Amino acid sequence: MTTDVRTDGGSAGTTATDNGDLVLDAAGVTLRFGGVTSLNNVELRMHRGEVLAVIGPNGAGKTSLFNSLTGAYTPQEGRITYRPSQGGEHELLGRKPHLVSRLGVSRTFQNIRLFGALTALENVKIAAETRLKAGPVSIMLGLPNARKAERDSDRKAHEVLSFVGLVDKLNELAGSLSYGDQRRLEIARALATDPQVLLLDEPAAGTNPTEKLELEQLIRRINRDLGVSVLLIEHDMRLVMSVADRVMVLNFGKKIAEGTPSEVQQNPAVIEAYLGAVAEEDTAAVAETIAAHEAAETDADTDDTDDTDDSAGGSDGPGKERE
Ligand SMILES: Nc1ncnc2c1ncn2[C@@H]1O[C@H](COP(=O)(O)OP(=O)(O)OP(=O)(O)O)[C@@H](O)[C@H]1O
Repeated sequence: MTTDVRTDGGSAGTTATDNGDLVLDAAGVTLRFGGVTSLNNVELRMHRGEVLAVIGPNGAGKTSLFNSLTGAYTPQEGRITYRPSQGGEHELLGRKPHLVSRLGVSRTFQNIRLFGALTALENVKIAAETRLKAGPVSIMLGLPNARKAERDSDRKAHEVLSFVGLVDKLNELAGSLSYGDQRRLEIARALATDPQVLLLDEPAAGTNPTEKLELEQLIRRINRDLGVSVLLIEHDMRLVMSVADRVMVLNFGKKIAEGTPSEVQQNPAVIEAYLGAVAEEDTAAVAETIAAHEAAETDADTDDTDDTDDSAGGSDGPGKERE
């Protein structure tokens, strides 16, 4: 095991990256729903310009963490400090989602949340308008600043749709786009707010292998070309291991490990957490296989009863019981 992988949720051992420029710095984040503790004293230190992945089995607390960072949930304890590149500090804990977004922290959702009956362009323009200055009165009266705001949001929407590769589909209804395109449109919408931190919640879910590769390239370009720090929740380990600079691992609401992709892959606590999950999936898969096998045997038995040729049904030999 390499030395600088931390296997707890606290502030153990200083690592080379600990002193870097932190864009998000959360500590002691604890979120409870009745008797369920979905986040337990979680620490997150995200360096400006990095791609940080959050992984963990189902129910580990990944989406709860995203919801806490973006104002959808208010944890009972902890602090979440955001430091934009222009200086200053903002406490995000308890802040309303639209205000978090306005500060420069935007997100996509695990379940796509587009306006299906609006075009791709309209979906992105709505997001772009949230960062413009014109108020409802100047828009209603068609004042010059409102017309400028409209032109600006239009230009911004074209720009980001072109960046994500959807400019040729800007007049198509969001609901009629392929799943992969809808995922890209969600990313475009988040980019239209000019974020410094982009949170992607399972962006590869439901996409095909080609779309996954395109997504991988898009995440790299967002990070490298736009200089956006990316926080990524993803179950597709190939994607995570290929795009993430660092990975933090949650299990049962606690951070159990953090390090480079290759470091966490070898971490015994991570292997155990995932093997547990795999074992559960295996149980379901085995149950399905047994059910299918039994159904096939029932069919075969029915066929055997009708068969007059003794040799046809006798491969098990006389008197041998089927298992
Ligand atoms: N709004 C809520 N009300 C009650 N319990 C919640 C709520 N949101 C999350 N939880 C609970 O918190 C725990 C963590 O859930 P969360 O959705 O954050 O996990 P996850 O790691 O994102 O899972 P998945 O990979 O399946 O999306 C779960 O036990 C979940 O039932």
